[in-house]
Amino acid sequence: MNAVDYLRISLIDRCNFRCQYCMPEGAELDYILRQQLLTDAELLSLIEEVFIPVGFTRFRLTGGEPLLRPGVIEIVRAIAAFPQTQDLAMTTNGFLLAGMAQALYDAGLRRINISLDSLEPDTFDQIIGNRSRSRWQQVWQGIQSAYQVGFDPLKLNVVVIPGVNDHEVLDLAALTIDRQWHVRFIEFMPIGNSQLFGDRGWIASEELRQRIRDSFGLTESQVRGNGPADVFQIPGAKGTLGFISQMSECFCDRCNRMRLSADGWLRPCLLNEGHQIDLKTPLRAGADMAQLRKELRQLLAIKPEINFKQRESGITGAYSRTMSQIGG
Ligand SMILES: Nc1nc2c(ncn2[C@@H]2O[C@H](COP(=O)(O)OP(=O)(O)OP(=O)(O)O)[C@@H](O)[C@H]2O)c(=O)[nH]1
Ligand SMILES: C[S@@+](CC[C@H](N)C(=O)[O-])C[C@H]1O[C@@H](n2cnc3c(N)ncnc32)[C@H](O)[C@@H]1O
Ligand code: SF4
Ligand code: SF4
Repeated sequence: MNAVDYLRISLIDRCNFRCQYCMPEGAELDYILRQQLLTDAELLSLIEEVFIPVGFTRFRLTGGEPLLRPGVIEIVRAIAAFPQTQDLAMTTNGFLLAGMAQALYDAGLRRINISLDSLEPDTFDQIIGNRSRSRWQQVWQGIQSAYQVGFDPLKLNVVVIPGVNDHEVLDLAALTIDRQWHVRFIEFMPIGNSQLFGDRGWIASEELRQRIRDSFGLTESQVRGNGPADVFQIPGAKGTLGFISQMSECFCDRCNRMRLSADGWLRPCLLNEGHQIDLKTPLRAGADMAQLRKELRQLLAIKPEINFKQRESGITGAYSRTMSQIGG
């Protein structure tokens, strides 16, 4: 059985983008009320007194957009300072990154994954639901800043949507030839916008790999990470290519993670809504941390049975929380 030692922490459910596949315009989202958000102190004591003692050592900050969380730099500093922290990373849309990259690095963040679905400003704006001045340039600047500051590995996440950005796969892959970046293609999942998913569907990673193989060649490779990506490389390239294939392949047997939402719900599996536990309510009621550790250990013991198994019957899309609320 895989060690489960990786916690994805959603810092906030709000976002400054409205990506079509995640928070489509017009979707009614119930944002978490401020008083329902875990405070910094609550989050840090859950990490220090519940998750770390039970064996968690790898943490990823996500959202919504984690850079919108007030005090995010201090949260990074505090988690990085726990002696047991072996890896601390963030997933961000990069829009606010240029002005924050240095401070995040100085606070102890070392790894960053940035979403970039297109190299074409118009397509990018269409995907992120932006109708005003293009936001592409500012995100690109954020990526450059992160690279200059020294984030390593620096990964770019691309959700591939047929007919929207799949024509850019070769151009995005080519970014890795002379840059030490790691571009990952993610199969579109029907969480968040099942209508777009129904209209467009998804493209299997192997098909993308074949396109890339035909143009550039492709060999197996490696890059540091804790996630489900299969890693390849264009021969001679400085960076790598990752493929996250939740629709076409099953990586649940190597699942090593749980998720904590911004309002304190612990979710043992992204694609199975069952068995979530509310940590905030007992924490606020003054529960003994030993009791919360016991509940977490019990959840870990049954996680293999909770891990997603309905792949053969398809991922339904009938989820009550969107990716922005879960953290991806
Ligand atoms: N089905 C499934 N998809 C996941 C899981 N974790 C991550 N993903 C997918 O992978 C995407 C990218 O994840 P990231 O936030 O960049 O993190 P990661 O790939 O785990 O990170 P690394 O540690 O850098 O490998 C997510 O948005 C999801 O689409 C998971 O546990 N299950
Ligand atoms: C929910 S976002 C949160 C972090 C940050 N706002 C960002 O976009 O990087 C985390 C990841 O989930 C991915 N994601 C969101 N909705 C998805 C979907 N329906 N299918 C596959 N990946 C999705 C995004 O592309 C992003 O890489
Ligand atoms: S994918 Fe990230 S940037 Fe896009 S809407 Fe969702 S949370 Fe925001
Ligand atoms: S779908 Fe669930 S079991 Fe599978 S890798 Fe993701 S979180 Fe783990």
